Amino acid sequence: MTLKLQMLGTGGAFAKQYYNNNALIDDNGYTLMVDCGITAPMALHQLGATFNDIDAVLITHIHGDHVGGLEELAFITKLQYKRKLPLYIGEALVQPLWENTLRGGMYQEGQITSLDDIFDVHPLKPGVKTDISSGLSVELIQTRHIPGKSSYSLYLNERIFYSADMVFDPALLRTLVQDRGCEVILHECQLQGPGEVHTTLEELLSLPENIQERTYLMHYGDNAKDYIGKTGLMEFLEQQRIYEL
Ligand SMILES: Nc1ccn([C@@H]2O[C@@H]3COP(=O)(O)O[C@H]3[C@H]2O)c(=O)n1
Ligand SMILES: [Zn+2]
Ligand SMILES: [Zn+2]
Repeated sequence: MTLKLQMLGTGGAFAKQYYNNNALIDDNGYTLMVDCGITAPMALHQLGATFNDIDAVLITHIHGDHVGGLEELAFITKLQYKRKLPLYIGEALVQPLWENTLRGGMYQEGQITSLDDIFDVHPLKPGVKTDISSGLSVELIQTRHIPGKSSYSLYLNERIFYSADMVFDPALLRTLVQDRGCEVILHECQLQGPGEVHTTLEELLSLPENIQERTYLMHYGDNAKDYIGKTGLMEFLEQQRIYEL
């Protein structure tokens, strides 16, 4: 079952040449938005699409470049399209997403007093495969990003790994490729500096060739063009380009 991937943006949190690293995954016309950052509404508009073209949204963690556009998405779908989008999210993030991210701007006595008033919430347990549509399943894998904050990578259709934001975890990547049939790795990539909360290009270049050759890079800085030809067997994902996976 092939999926279509279109990155709304491929930039790191504070990139200015690229939109936030958020994705559209299409399963035969069913569209899942993975993360909805500050720039996601504009990136969607640039594609000539609206939130009404989205069938569900999945959140990997609650940094602004991954949830900063959710208030607009929620208000527009509720007030303009009279819809409650399905929201797929790690169960540990349900409460902090409402209390720490959306409540301030969205709370309205008697109208909007909980996440359930704006989304059809589907809490996900890590390690449990969940069918999102007829040809799209997701398994959350808890990965390390910011100490003390929950963050999840995705395993899609038991063959596509989507890192979201995470520090380098070569053992996980090896296990996915050697033991779980992982065919494609979509991996964040910090081009410079130590990998304190992200995975660096230097770390990814230390991976064996059989992993690099199936790895595509995303969530990168504005200077990505300086690294073309310097990413081993790995390629940069281009924002807005449609990939068949
Ligand atoms: N301990 C931290 C926490 C955050 N950050 C920066 O803030 C960004 C939040 O979005 P991100 O995409 O996870 O990238 C994080 C770091 O740039 C960081 O560099 N160190
Ligand atoms: Zn990020
Ligand atoms: Zn993050």
